[in-house]
Order: sequence, then structure tokens, then C-alpha cells
Amino acid sequence: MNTELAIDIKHANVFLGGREIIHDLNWQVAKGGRCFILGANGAGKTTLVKTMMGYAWPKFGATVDVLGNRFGQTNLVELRKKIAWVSPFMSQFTNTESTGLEMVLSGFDGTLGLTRKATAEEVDTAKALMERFRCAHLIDQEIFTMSSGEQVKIMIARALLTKPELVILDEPSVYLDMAGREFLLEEIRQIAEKLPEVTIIFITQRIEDILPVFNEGMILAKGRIVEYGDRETVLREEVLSAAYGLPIKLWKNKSGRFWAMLE
Ligand SMILES: Nc1ncnc2c1ncn2[C@@H]1O[C@H](COP(=O)(O)OP(=O)(O)OP(=O)(O)O)[C@@H](O)[C@H]1O
Repeated sequence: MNTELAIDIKHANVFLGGREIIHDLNWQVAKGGRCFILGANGAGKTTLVKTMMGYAWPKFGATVDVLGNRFGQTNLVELRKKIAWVSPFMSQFTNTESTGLEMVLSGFDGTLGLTRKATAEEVDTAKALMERFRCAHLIDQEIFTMSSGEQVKIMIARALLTKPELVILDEPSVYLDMAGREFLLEEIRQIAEKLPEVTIIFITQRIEDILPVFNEGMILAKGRIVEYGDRETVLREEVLSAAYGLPIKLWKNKSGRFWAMLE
């Protein structure tokens, strides 16, 4: 096992509902790496995250090592406390009567929703983070009454409450309007800058969301990695056109982000 790697998956074939969803996937990310996963609907992005979290298991013959822990020989509950998985779809799996503050506080225990009384110090820390993510006004509001964009901000604050070693941002901007998205991406850029030791995986369907800080990545299609490498290698017109089956032209803005256009 290579302990310099945050993620090391070898020969993973993952079945769900009797169907093979991920096919012979091999993927390594160094500790402190910033890697994007670009894929269309149904490409297998969420299944790959579930595999990394130990919620979906590859069939015999594969190895999955995350943060130096070999799945099958490690305590997954403890490991998951070191991983922050931020998904806008997550709140639908939880007790949505939690308030914003309770949901953020539950990050201390790695649960979705608070199961105990928090200490005054924990409350102060949570409120400070909510301030930073401009969601302090949601402290007493129940999750189910919040807009999707508001829920994402709560989930990001929750994720960063403890110091995770691996952050998985799973389509975090999918429900956000343009200003909300730009705010979130700027926060992600700053997190990436301030926490060099933290490995960050950014999952998206949208090319323009991939910040230059994500300097390596993959295109996932039908459960296979169809392109992998550094950013400029993967985000090329020929590669994207082939992956999406569309004649894609790219425009690069001053900060180095790409926008896709159809010819
Ligand atoms: N529990 C399951 N049983 C059967 N098939 C499943 C199950 N979960 C996912 N799939 C199938 O696996 C494929 C990949 O799904 P997955 O959710 O990983 O894709 P995704 O890339 O995250 O898509 P999206 O961007 O739409 O969320 C889809 O075809 C989906 O129907």
C-alpha cells in the first residue's frame, strides 16, 4: 500500500441492482491532490463516491485504499470521520426537521443531524463557519424549508467543521444560481489554497465549474475512465467532443476556466 496516496483503487468492478455500473476502474490521487471528475448523467460519479466511502463494494479482486486504509481491513466509521462528502442531494437522506445550526453541528460526529447536545464551544465554532459561508441567517431555519442553494451552504459548513483529510465535493453547484455558484467556487478556491494538505475531489457535469486549481482529472462515461491526466490534457475540444458526442468548442476566461460552446 502506498501511503502517499489519498485514493488508490485497483481493478474495481462495482455492481448495483445486479448490473455492473463501474468497469475495471483504476485510479490514484496523491495526498493533497486536487482532482476533478467530469461526467454526464448516469456516468457513475455517485457510484464511484459510494465506493470511496465504503457504501458500495467492488467485486472480489479489487483493492480500495483511502487515506492509507485498506477496505475490508479497516474501521469505516472512523475513516468516514476524516472524509467530508458534500452533496446537495444529501439532505434528502436525513431528518430534515434539523435546523441549519443543528445540521452544521452534526459534522462533529460525522452524522447527518444532531444526536446529542452540543457544547458552547462547538456552537461558537459552528456559528463562525456559518458566518463565513453567509448562512448565519439560517441558524434556526429547518432544513426542509431552505432552498437547495441554502442547503448546500449548510452542508459545506458542516463538512469543514472538523478538519477532514479528504473533501469530496459532489456537484455542489448544481442547484445554485450564477451568483451563488461563483461565490461557492471562490470559497472552494480559497479552501484549496489554505489547506494544501487536504485532498479535494470535485465532481461535476459542467466544464465551466472546474477551477484551474483542479490540475488533474478524469472524464467518466458509462462507468469507465475515458480520459485521465492533467487538466489541459483532459479539457480539450477533441476529447470533450468525443466524450459527449457533441461538437464542443472551448473558450478560456482570464482566470483559466473553460466554457463549452456548441459549434
Ligand atoms: N442501486 C442501484 N441499482 C441499480 N442501478 C443503479 C443503482 N444506483 C445507480 N444505478 C445506475 O448506475 C448508473 C450510474 O449511476 P450514478 O448515480 O453513479 O451516476 P452519476 O454519474 O452520479 O449520475 P448523475 O449525474 O445523474 O447523478 C445509472 O445508470 C444508474 O441508473
